[in-house]
Amino acid sequence: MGGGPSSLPKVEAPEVAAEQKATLRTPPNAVVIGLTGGIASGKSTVCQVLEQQGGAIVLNADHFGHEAYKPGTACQAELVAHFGEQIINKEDGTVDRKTLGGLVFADPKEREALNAIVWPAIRDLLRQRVFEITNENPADRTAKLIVIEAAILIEANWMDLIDELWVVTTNVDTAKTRLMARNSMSEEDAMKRINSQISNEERRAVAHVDVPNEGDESALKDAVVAELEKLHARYSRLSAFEMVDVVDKEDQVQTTAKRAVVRAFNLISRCSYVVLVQQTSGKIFVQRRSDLKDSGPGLLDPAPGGVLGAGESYLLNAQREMAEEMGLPGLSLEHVSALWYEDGNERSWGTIFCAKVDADVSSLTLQPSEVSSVELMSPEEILTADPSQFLPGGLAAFKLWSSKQQ
Ligand SMILES: CC(C)(COP(=O)(O)OP(=O)(O)OC[C@H]1O[C@@H](n2cnc3c(N)ncnc32)[C@H](O)[C@@H]1O)[C@@H](O)C(=O)NCCC(=O)NCCS
Ligand SMILES: Nc1ncnc2c1ncn2[C@@H]1O[C@H](COP(=O)(O)OP(=O)(O)OP(=O)(O)O)[C@@H](O)[C@H]1O
Repeated sequence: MGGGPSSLPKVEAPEVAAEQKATLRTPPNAVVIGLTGGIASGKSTVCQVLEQQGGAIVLNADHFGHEAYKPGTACQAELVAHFGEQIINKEDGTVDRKTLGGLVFADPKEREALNAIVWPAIRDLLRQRVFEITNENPADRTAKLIVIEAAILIEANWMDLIDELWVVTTNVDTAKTRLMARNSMSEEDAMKRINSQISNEERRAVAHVDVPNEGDESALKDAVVAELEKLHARYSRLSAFEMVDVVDKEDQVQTTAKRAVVRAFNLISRCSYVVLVQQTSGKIFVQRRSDLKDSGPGLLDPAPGGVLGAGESYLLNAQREMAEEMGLPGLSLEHVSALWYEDGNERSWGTIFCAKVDADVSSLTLQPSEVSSVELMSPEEILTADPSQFLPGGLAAFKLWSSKQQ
């Protein structure tokens, strides 16, 4: 990997209409990594590598926390109302964090009170900063890499601010020793802070990327550089920045995510399939996928469609794909069936539609980035041909449609 700022990711993010942008969970022209991990797990060390090797802009939630209760803020007034004047430094009116820390790490109720006041303010500041970074130069479409470093990201429920979550893990004894050394803290105080946070198991359960930090600092740096390379690869793929719906095994929407994340971590997406039948002959319009496609380039697809964008319905997606890829706008589509599809590379819920059209191959307008050609094949030809020529999901959808014809 090249190293040095801006070596990642050198990708042009897609242009997104203003009204659509407002509905997106994370910015369309940035990858936002949430970096979490217990106190003294090694987050700042990881951030240094992300900054120096990945050109990342790091937003440290601890610093935003300190900014949130600067003198004169509503947040500081709320803290004083709850904890009293004892938490204010007389000389400059700032919050005395040592005193406040002593109160809240000794008492979970007091910590909850502090969190309820400060976490929403930190969240607002983080959102505002991400907005500023991703909107400061509209002409610059190079994707930015932003890292939100926050020990309490999961507890504070900030998953919706990020595209993917990385967790740095180190065992409790090591964290305690490093914390005592770095902050000249007693063992008791170090354990109070560690015990005020969730466990590594709880963090790993929601994280996309695990960065173990049990070796020396150079092993940690190597591990981060390796993860940066993987990040670069997943966001260099076509349509990596498109925001799509993520569903569970019951086809209920869980969240939205960039396609890069869905593909890399095998999340469940939604897709449409359209079996397009030529009215006069009963033959099927079979797409030959463009060589530019990053899944199944050059393969035949007897039930083309697409992955549903965030908030899109199956029907609208199918109609949009037929308009864009085949030049067939406003098709009247008949619902055929739902389809669960799973292979080593993807998992998806799909809806199969069928349309009968009075068209010839020559009357179609193909989208070259998606489709290189279209040919007419009879259902029998498709079912008896070598299946390895076909896109597996499209073939599965076609077979299901075919099984429902008498
Ligand atoms: C408790 C306070 C006054 C202690 O200040 P201090 O300067 O000693 O610590 P600092 O702010 O640098 O935080 C150091 C670390 O302590 C841990 N920590 C801080 N606050 C909390 C919390 N509410 N719950 C659990 N861990 C916490 C985190 O690991 C953090 O990285 C301060 O951390 C604070 O105001 N916390 C509430 C806001 C918050 O959650 N900040 C952390 C964002 S990651
Ligand atoms: N693999 C390692 N080997 C030795 N020391 C390490 C290693 N990783 C981190 N450290 C040291 O341990 C301490 C804690 O690391 P770091 O400051 O990166 O943690 P952090 O997660 O950012 O902490 P905090 O939660 O307090 O912000 C630092 O002094 C750092 O230099």
